[in-house]
Amino acid sequence: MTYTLVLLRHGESEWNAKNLFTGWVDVPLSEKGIGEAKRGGDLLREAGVAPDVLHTSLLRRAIMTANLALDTADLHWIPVKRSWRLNERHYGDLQGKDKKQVRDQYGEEQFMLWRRSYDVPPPEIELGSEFSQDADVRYAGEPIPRSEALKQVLDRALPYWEGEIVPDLKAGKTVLVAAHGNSLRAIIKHLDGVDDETIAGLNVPTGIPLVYELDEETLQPTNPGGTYLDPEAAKDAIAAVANQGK
Ligand SMILES: O=C(O)[C@@H](CO)OP(=O)(O)O
Repeated sequence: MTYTLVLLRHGESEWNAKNLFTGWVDVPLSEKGIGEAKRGGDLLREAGVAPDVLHTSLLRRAIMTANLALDTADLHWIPVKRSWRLNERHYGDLQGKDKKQVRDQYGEEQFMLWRRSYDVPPPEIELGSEFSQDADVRYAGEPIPRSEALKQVLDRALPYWEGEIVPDLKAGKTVLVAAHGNSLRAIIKHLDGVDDETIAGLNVPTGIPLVYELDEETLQPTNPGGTYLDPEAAKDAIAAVANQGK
């Protein structure tokens, strides 16, 4: 027997469309992103994949994507749990900055180290600055970061994976995780055992459900890498994410 896990990156956000580093800044979906989220719901329904429970970050682009997708699939009523541990990677002082400008200013190598390396975090954000979340009540009492590399994202996502998501899977529930490019990369790294170098080249497209079947004993994927419900669209969208900032 296998357990079914669906990973869904939010639809395009207004800042994705503007090519800005976003991280924990709580921006809305763009019109295109709203369409992608609904299409994600169509794909779930057409594939006969019906989540029993939803896990999201605390950011509206993931929350709205899940709501729109589940509404489209007539599953708007399923229970939901949310956690900052599924938030996008905190992009530190890069939050709010234009990706192309950062690339032009610091060069391709530094840009890619900050953007995709496993363990080089961007410079820390100044507390109290425009795009800092230090005064945001939703994170009160939590050990919130001032910048994160993927490694720190994995470190804070894993306790949530083990403590909240795995128990739902082991109860036989089909689990939908609606989250972000980098928090999903962290989960994928863990699931597929991707090494620290290879993960740099892995990108997650917006709004296309990625379905994993996990062995009930080991929780290892029986379909390594998962299965995108629209593989053709995923291929193009992955290339678009990889090319951001160029
Ligand atoms: O800006 C961000 O928060 C992320 C995801 O949109 O961007 P990137 O793909 O560059 O990690």
